[in-house]
Amino acid sequence: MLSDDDVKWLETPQPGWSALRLPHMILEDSFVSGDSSGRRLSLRFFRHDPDRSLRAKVIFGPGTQGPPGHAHGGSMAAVLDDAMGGAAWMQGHPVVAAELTARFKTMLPLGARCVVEAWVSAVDGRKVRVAGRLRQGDGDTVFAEGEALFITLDPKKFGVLTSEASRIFSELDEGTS
Ligand SMILES: CCCCCCCCCCCCCCCC(=O)SCCNC(=O)CCNC(=O)[C@H](O)C(C)(C)COP(=O)(O)OP(=O)(O)OC[C@H]1O[C@@H](n2cnc3c(N)ncnc32)[C@H](O)[C@@H]1OP(=O)(O)O
Repeated sequence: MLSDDDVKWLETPQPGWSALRLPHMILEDSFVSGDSSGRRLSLRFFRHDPDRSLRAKVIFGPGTQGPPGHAHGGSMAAVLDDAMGGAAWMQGHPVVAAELTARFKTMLPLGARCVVEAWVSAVDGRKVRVAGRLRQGDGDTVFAEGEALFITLDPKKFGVLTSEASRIFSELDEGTS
């Protein structure tokens, strides 16, 4: 469903980005990243090295349709949720979402190449506030913005994921990924 050019675009980091090679156990059944058919959501995650925030490249396939020819708002909110959660995990906060706000600014044409930016905006004890933006990949049009409150879980209950996350990010720091 995706063209070779689309796949190449998805997998190519922009300057200052490092590719996050996420383990199969996270990706295979993920609601957001688990479809490899190209019909629904196609994503690749990156770290924005200068500030260690998260970037993702994403293409909304025909199976994400809401208004004819355009992405469903729930699919955009799900992408923002995942990216904002990922931004918190990337900074060492093992979290789940407690509250999420999405503002839909411009209708998103199916098949468009998009970039998601997500960053931790504040940490207060277990409360981690994260913001995000879903925009055109090669322009300034913003399709949606998000803000969310995530709550840190007991790392003991998520030991495997937490140690896997540390491994992934230390490999990025060593430049081996
Ligand atoms: C390997 C690494 C890869 C990295 C790169 C990967 C990229 C890909 C990763 C994808 C990453 C996941 C992204 C998906 C994120 C989801 O969508 S998670 C799924 C949706 N969320 C859920 O199912 C959560 C359901 N809710 C719960 O489980 C529980 O309510 C919670 C959130 C854990 C909180 O329960 P709790 O631990 O008992 O905490 P509790 O004592 O009630 O509250 C703690 C504090 O938070 C506050 N709070 C709790 N809930 C709320 C609320 N809704 N509103 C306001 N305040 C609240 C409380 O008031 C309290 O505040 P203080 O009194 O301390 O001031």
